[in-house]
Order: sequence, then C-alpha cells, then structure tokens
Amino acid sequence: MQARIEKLVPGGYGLARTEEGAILVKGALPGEVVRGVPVRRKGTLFLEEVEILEPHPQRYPHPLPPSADLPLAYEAQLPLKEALVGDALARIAKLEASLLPIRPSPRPLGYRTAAQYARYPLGGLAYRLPESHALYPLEEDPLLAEPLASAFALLKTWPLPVEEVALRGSLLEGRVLLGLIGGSLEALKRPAKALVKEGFAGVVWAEPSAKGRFRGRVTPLHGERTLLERFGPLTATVSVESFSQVNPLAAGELFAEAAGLASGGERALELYAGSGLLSLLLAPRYREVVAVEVSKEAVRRGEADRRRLGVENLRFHRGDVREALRFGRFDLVAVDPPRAGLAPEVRAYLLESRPQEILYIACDPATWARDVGELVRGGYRLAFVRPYDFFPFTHHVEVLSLLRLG
Ligand SMILES: C[S@@+](CC[C@H](N)C(=O)[O-])C[C@H]1O[C@@H](n2cnc3c(N)ncnc32)[C@H](O)[C@@H]1O
Repeated sequence: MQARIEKLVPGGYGLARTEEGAILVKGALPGEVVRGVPVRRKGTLFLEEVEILEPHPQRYPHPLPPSADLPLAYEAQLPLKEALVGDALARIAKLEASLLPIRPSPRPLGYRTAAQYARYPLGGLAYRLPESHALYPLEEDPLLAEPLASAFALLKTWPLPVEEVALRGSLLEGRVLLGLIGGSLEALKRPAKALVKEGFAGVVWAEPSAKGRFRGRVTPLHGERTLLERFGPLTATVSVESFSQVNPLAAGELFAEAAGLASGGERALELYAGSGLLSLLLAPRYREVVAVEVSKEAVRRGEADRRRLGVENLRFHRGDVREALRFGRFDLVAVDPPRAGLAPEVRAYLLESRPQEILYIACDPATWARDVGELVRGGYRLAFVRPYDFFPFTHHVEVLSLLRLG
C-alpha cells in the first residue's frame, strides 16, 4: 500500500487517509509518501515494513536511536508539537483557547541526562523496541548530554553480566550515576568498584522488573547515591533510581515560569510532586505548601533539598494523591501527573474544593485536554497554555497551563 502523510498525530505517528480508512505510520513525517504493509491491530490500521518514497525535504539526515520518532530539522519540529497541543484542546476539550508559542529546548541534541539501555548479547548497548522487545544495537546516542555520552562509550566496551544499565548524570557536576539491572549482585561488586575508579560517581544494583525500572529495592554497590543538578533557579538532588526530569535545562525554564504564574496566598498543594521542585519555588509565595508524592526515594531527596535550601514552610506527604483529598482546601493546587493524567478522585476533589488556581503541568496532551475540558465545564477558565519541548526529535511535548476560577 502507498500513502501520503497528512499530519502528525499523538504517539509519534504520521496519519494518512486511504480507501481502507485512516492509517498510522510510525516516524513518518507530514507530506511524505510511504509504502508498506497494512496491519490491523485492535481495530486500528498501521503501516509496517515502511519504505519512504518521497522524504520530507527537512528530514534529519544523521543516525538517531529508534526512540527519536520525529527525525526532522529542529525548527520544523516545533510547529508540529504546537499543533498536537492545539488539536487535543479542540478535539478533546472542545476549547479554542489560544496557545503561547512553544518554548524550544535550550539544546536540540545532547539534552538527555537520564537513559536506560539493554545489554546487546553480542556486546555493546541496545535500545529495547516497544511491543516486540526486540533489541536494536546502538553505536551512540546523540540525544545524550555530556557527561552521559562518555559514560555510554565506556559501557559499550565493558563486559558487564547484566540485563540493562541505567544512567543518570548531572550537568552541574559533570558526573554520572549508574544502575545495573539483573545479573548476580555478588558478581557485580568488583566491577562496580572498578567502574567508580573509571569515573562513575556511584553504582547501584536492582533486580529486573517486568513493570519497568527500579520497581523493587535498590542495593547500593559502590560510591555515591545522589548528585546535585541545576533546574533553573534551583539546585536539587537526583538519583538513578527515581524520577527526575531528563532535560533539566528545559524543565528549569518551565518550573520558573510556572512559579511566576502563581498569585500567592495562604496554602498551596502540589500533587504528583516528585522531589517537590515546584513546591520549593512556590514556598516564598505561600504561608504553607504541602507536596504529595508516592515514591519514597523522591520524597527523601525532596526533604534533603528542603533542608539544604532552608525552606521552612514546605511539608512532604508520602502517599497516594487520593489521600490528599482529606487535607482540605488550598488557594492553589499544582499537578504534574504521569501520562494517564489526573486520577478521577483528584478531578472530583478539585471540582469540589475549588482552589482559586490550578497549575497543570502535563506530559500527555490528550489526557491533559480531557482533564482541562472537565475543569472548564466545572467553572474554571483556561488562563494560560504554553507547550514546552523537553524531548527534541521525539513526538513528546510538555504543557504548562493555568486554570482560574471565574
Ligand atoms: C511526571 S512526574 C512529575 C514529578 C515532578 N513534578 C517533577 O517534575 O520532577 C509524576 C510523579 O507522580 C508520582 N505519582 C504517580 N502516581 C502517583 C499517585 N497515585 N500518588 C502520588 N504520586 C504519584 C510519580 O512517582 C512521579 O514522581
């Protein structure tokens, strides 16, 4: 089958219309003519074994890892990402609000400070393809920031008996933490020591987990557990085993703008807070700030940052966001949920307790638009929307938004 791509749609697919209906083509760019084999999965038509007959004139000509599903000159990526956010708002929330221009990533390549790779059985590192879990060997990863790119080059040649390696680096310190996943803990103690000698700041071990990385307990092997990183106006600790934003330069800009949007007042609540970076920035504007996060490690880091920065009016609550509903009313509630968007109980809590302002940071425009639609129907006004690019060369786009009552 042959088709011309009409537009980019969520998930990093190019959409084409054919006689058999709409078809999705992973990594194909608007305007391109492609040929491949149509395959129907769960009622949706996909084109596979794709050959590009007419490439986009600005298609990126150099090798990228398979996760880079938007291989296009950087300036041409940005309007496509804005359109993903605008489309979600119109199609799902049924809102015609105008967006502020997307804020580009300060670095289009060499921006990632965290990554995870599989060991390739024939040696080297590999990308695990989603769905098939097949391994795609990588010579290098141009999305990695220094010092991670050097760590990648070193690990590629290091014969480690593990299933996966995870990296977390700091631009501020110029150092990298390493997570070894799988293999035998005992057998990895000596290599861990040698890797710290080679320049890694610290090494931890974890058992592999079908659900993703570091779901289980982490065992420190050698060296340090955390590094200090700069996120805009703040410095914060990062570790290899719990979530921190992977593009700290872009995230720092977003957090600074987000805090500037808050009007200030008595009480602020941050749900899905991670280590509470936004809460630390909101603290000077409110008498009391509460940050709720389920990850023990993220709360431990946040508490350490709070003490180090001398912020007295921020309290962490380690637990599920649904427990926060009993904390009462706040002037501002900030949320930054995972891709699934807000838990239904959180949406119900917001509509019932009616904070004056809701700062909503999102990594999935579709679930964000669903939640925003419901909040607007419940009496909120979408006062501010700006897309941010945290992940150049991929379809991912972050959204900073503010909803106000009335
Ligand atoms: C997208 S991250 C945002 C973290 C933080 N705002 C940041 O930028 O570093 C989402 C966070 O929500 C947390 N989380 C997910 N589900 C949760 C739940 N049900 N209750 C509390 N926290 C949750 C995750 O552990 C993760 O730290």
